[in-house]
Amino acid sequence: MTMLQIKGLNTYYGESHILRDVDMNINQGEMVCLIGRNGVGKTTLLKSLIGLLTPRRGEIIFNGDLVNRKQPHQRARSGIGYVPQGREIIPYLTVEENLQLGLEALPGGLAKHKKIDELVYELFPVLKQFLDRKGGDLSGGQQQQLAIARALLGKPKLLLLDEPTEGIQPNIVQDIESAVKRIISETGVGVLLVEQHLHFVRQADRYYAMQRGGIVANGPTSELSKAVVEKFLSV
Ligand SMILES: Nc1ncnc2c1ncn2[C@@H]1O[C@H](COP(=O)(O)OP(=O)(O)OP(=O)(O)O)[C@@H](O)[C@H]1O
Repeated sequence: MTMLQIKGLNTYYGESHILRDVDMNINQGEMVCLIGRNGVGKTTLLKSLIGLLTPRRGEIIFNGDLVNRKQPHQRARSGIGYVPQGREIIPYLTVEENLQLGLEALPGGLAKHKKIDELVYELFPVLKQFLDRKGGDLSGGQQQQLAIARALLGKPKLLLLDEPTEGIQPNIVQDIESAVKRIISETGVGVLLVEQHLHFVRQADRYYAMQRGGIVANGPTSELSKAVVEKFLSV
């Protein structure tokens, strides 16, 4: 079943035309990867999906509803979860308080929901160990795990991950990759992943390649050729 349908999407920063006629589909439980060099518009697409940017033309249909005009908090509560590039952990809040922020995305928000789902501690045991530590005192890899856990607590149906392995030690990259796969198999969430690590890209079912704000290639990752990889991945 198609969960997300993007049709003819065009997004601008002022008069700079960034996204050009983007079409994309993501099915329930599917992992889709968006690849492309720096500055082609990948983050702009994710921000358009969550409502931080308003597309000038085109449609974003999520679970049958046109969401173009919905506010970011409405999209979060309808099931679009987001892990931003750079993680955006609140440094002066504890790990537990950062996790609680994720509960805000649930209908009724923090007022109605207090319980942290044990799944996040199973996925990322280090978070349970460091519950009272300040977010800013965690390593980059631990902050990334916290950011994914926080998004997961909003019980998303679609999880958008913007370069989750950027600037992270190789041993933690593997942990994050395994956690994302486990999240998909245990919760049935669909994932749109922006990623540069080829090994992680290959874990996705399908890929879309972006160049100058447009989708220029797509297909199953099993058919990702060396030429495509060299053209669209910078590492
Ligand atoms: N706030 C902004 N105002 C104006 N232009 C912007 C703004 N943010 C990004 N851009 C421009 O939009 C284009 C697309 O940027 P975007 O961040 O979406 O690229 P990206 O593919 O995610 O790259 P990266 O991997 O470097 O994050 C770039 O040319 C960038 O300079």
